[in-house]
Amino acid sequence: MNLVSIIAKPEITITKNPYLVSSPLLFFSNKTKSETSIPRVLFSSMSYNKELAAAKKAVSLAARLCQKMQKAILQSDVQSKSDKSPVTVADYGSQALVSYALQRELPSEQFSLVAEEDSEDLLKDGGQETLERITKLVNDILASDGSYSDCTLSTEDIVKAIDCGKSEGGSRGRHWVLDPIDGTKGFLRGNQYAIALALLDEGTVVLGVLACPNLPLTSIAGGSQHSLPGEVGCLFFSVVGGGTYMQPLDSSSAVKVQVNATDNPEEASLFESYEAAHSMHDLSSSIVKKLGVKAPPVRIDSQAKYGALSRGDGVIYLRFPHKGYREKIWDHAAGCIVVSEAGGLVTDVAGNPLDFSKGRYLDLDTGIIVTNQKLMPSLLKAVRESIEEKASSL
Ligand SMILES: Nc1ncnc2c1ncn2[C@@H]1O[C@H](COP(=O)(O)O)[C@@H](OP(=O)(O)O)[C@H]1O
Ligand SMILES: [Mg+2]
Ligand SMILES: [Mg+2]
Ligand SMILES: [Mg+2]
Repeated sequence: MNLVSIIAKPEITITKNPYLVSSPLLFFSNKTKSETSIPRVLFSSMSYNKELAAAKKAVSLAARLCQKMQKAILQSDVQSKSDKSPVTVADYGSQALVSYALQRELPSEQFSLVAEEDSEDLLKDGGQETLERITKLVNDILASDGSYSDCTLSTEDIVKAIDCGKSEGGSRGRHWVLDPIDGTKGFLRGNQYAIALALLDEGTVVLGVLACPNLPLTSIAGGSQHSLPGEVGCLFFSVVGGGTYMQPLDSSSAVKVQVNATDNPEEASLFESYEAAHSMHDLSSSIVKKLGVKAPPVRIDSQAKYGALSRGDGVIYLRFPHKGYREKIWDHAAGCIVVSEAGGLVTDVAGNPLDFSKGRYLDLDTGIIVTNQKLMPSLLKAVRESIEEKASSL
C-alpha cells in the first residue's frame, strides 16, 4: 500500500504504512498537541509557523519549475542533451523563485539568504539570452500557480532575487540557506535531485524543507528508485522540536516519519553519493563491512538520501569527500534537520554535530556520518578504525 492510497482513503488502517509513526490525529497539526504535555514542541513549532508555510510554498514552486525543465531535458534529442543550458536555467530559476517567494510571503522580516548560485555568469557577454529564458520560466510558473499576479518580473528583478543569496550567514540573526538544485548531475541524468531550504537562527538550523521531485512515495529500500507515474515526488519538512513530516509534492496531507531505529547492523543499509568523485566509496565499503552490514550500498544523488533515511528506507549515510574539498552549508542544512527531527544523528568523524554557524562552508573533521542513535557509537568506531587502516596502508 502506498502513501497516496492511504491519504486518499483515510478509513484504511494506516498503521500498515511503514512511515507512519503516529495516529492520524497527529497529521501535521500543532493544534492536536497539548501545551502542558509538550510545551517545547508547541513553542518551537509555533515560533516558525509563518516561516514554514513560506518555505513550503517557495520550495513547491521551485520544484514545479525543476520538474518542467527536467522533462524538457529528457525529451530533448541526443544533440541538445549535451547542451547543459537547461540545467543552468533550472538552477538559477529555482533560486530566483525561492528568493522572490520568501520575500513576498514574509514582507516584514529582514531577509538574508545564503545560496549556491549568483548572477555573475548571467551578466557576462552572452548571458542575456539565458537570463531572458529564466525570467520567462519564472513568470510562467508564477502565472500558472496564480501567485503574485500583481507583478511580472523583469530580468533585473530576477538578477536581484538571485543575488540576494550572497549572504555570508553566520552565528547571528536569521539566514535562509538554499540549494536551488542539489544533485545537479542526477537532475541532468533524470535521476534524483532535491530543492533544499533551511532556516538558520542564531547559528542553529531551526527549520528545513526538502523537495525530492523524483523520490518515490514508497520506500526505496533495496535500491528500487523507480515508481509508477503519480507515485513520485516527496516534500519533507521539519521544525526544531516538532518532528519530521512528509507529504506528496502535489498534496497537503502529511504523515510523521521516523528513522529506522534498528541496532542490528545486519538489518542496516547504506546510502552514498551516486557520483564516485563526491565520496570515497572504498572507505564506505570497508566501514560497513567491518560493521556487519549485509545489503549492498544504495547510491543516489542529492539530499534525497537524507529524506529517504528520515523515513527509514535505509539506516546509514556516509560521505567522505576527497582531500581538499570543502562542504557547503546548503548541501546539508535542510537534510540534517530532516534526519535529526526524525530521530537520527548527523555528525562528523569525531562525533561532533555539524556546525552551520561558520559562514558558507562547514568546518568539518573529515566526513559526514548519518545514522540512528543506537548504531552511531559502533558506526563511529568502525569509521575511525577504517580511516586508520586506510592511512597505514598508504
Ligand atoms: N568533489 C566533490 N566532493 C564532494 N562533494 C562535491 C564534489 N563536487 C561537488 N560536490 C557537491 O556534491 C553535491 C551533490 O551531492 P551528492 O553527491 O550527494 O549528490 C553537489 O551539489 P550540487 O549538485 O548542488 O552542486 C556539490 O555541492
Ligand atoms: Mg548541492
Ligand atoms: Mg545545487
Ligand atoms: Mg552545484
